Amino acid sequence: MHANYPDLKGRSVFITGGGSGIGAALSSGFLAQGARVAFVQRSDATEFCDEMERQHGNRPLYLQCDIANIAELKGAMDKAAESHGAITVLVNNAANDKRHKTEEVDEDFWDWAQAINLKAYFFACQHVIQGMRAAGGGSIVNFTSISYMMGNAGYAAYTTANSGINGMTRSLAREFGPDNIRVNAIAPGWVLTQRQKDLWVTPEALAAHLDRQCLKFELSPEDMVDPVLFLAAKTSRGMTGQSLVVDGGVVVTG
Ligand SMILES: NC(=O)C1=CN([C@@H]2O[C@H](COP(=O)(O)OP(=O)(O)OC[C@H]3O[C@@H](n4cnc5c(N)ncnc54)[C@H](O)[C@@H]3O)[C@@H](O)[C@H]2O)C=CC1
Ligand SMILES: O=C(O)C(=O)C[C@H](O)C(=O)CO
Repeated sequence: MHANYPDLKGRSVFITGGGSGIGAALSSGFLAQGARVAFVQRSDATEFCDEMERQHGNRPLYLQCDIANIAELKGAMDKAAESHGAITVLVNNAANDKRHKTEEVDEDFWDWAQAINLKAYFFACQHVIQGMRAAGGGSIVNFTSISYMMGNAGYAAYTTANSGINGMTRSLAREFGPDNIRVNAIAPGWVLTQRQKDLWVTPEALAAHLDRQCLKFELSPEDMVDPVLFLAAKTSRGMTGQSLVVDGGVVVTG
């Protein structure tokens, strides 16, 4: 059960990667507010949309798209705006935290990682500005991660992008503040999505992580929903250029 934000009702919301993991919880959270939600991902999301319609009586618009292809991404955003009106909430959520050894990274892998984890974020922000300005303002929420603050090894291409997202967020907040466009980031801790469980969670790694968390419960995608709704809604109208950390209070040492 989430807080109610009346100004989100009817808003045109665009979410990257909105059909699984944290993104699916966000789509559901915005639909429950009565927002008009469009989302992109690569794989088919018909079943998810059916389920959302059953749950909320509000069907999201699914647009198949690889965000690494900027022309495709812009095309999907245009379709969302045609169906729902100018996008006034953009959530840059899709990412890929594929693990890798630094010595094995070649230029193709580096470019792939930055294309998904950073380049798509910038161009989605760029593409939404004109419509938000014409609508009198908007809110952009960029997902980053505490990964780079923890100084974790094993995914330097990803942590580089996460760090870059914060710099980008602050610069865009400054540039578009006069247009009443707010740009904030959200930095989750370890959120136990099915993908994390399948790929990276081991009992030892989880125990070590929980040891570093002040709060001793495992974060779930649902824990990200209210912070994002808050950043999207007028409740946070005085807040821009910030990175909201939602990590259960991880103590960063070293
Ligand atoms: N799960 C976690 O522990 C943490 C997640 N985050 C951040 O939260 C956000 C969401 O993460 P999760 O839900 O865990 O990820 P996920 O991998 O479970 O879901 C990502 C979504 O993005 C979509 N996606 C990935 N690559 C795409 C592409 N090239 N084109 C279109 N769609 C694509 C996927 O289909 C999926 O719907 C990401 O920005 C991630 O960096 C940050 C810290 C921790
Ligand atoms: O994908 C991420 O970002 C994370 O999973 C960040 C986590 O806090 C993590 O990597 C814990 O080891």
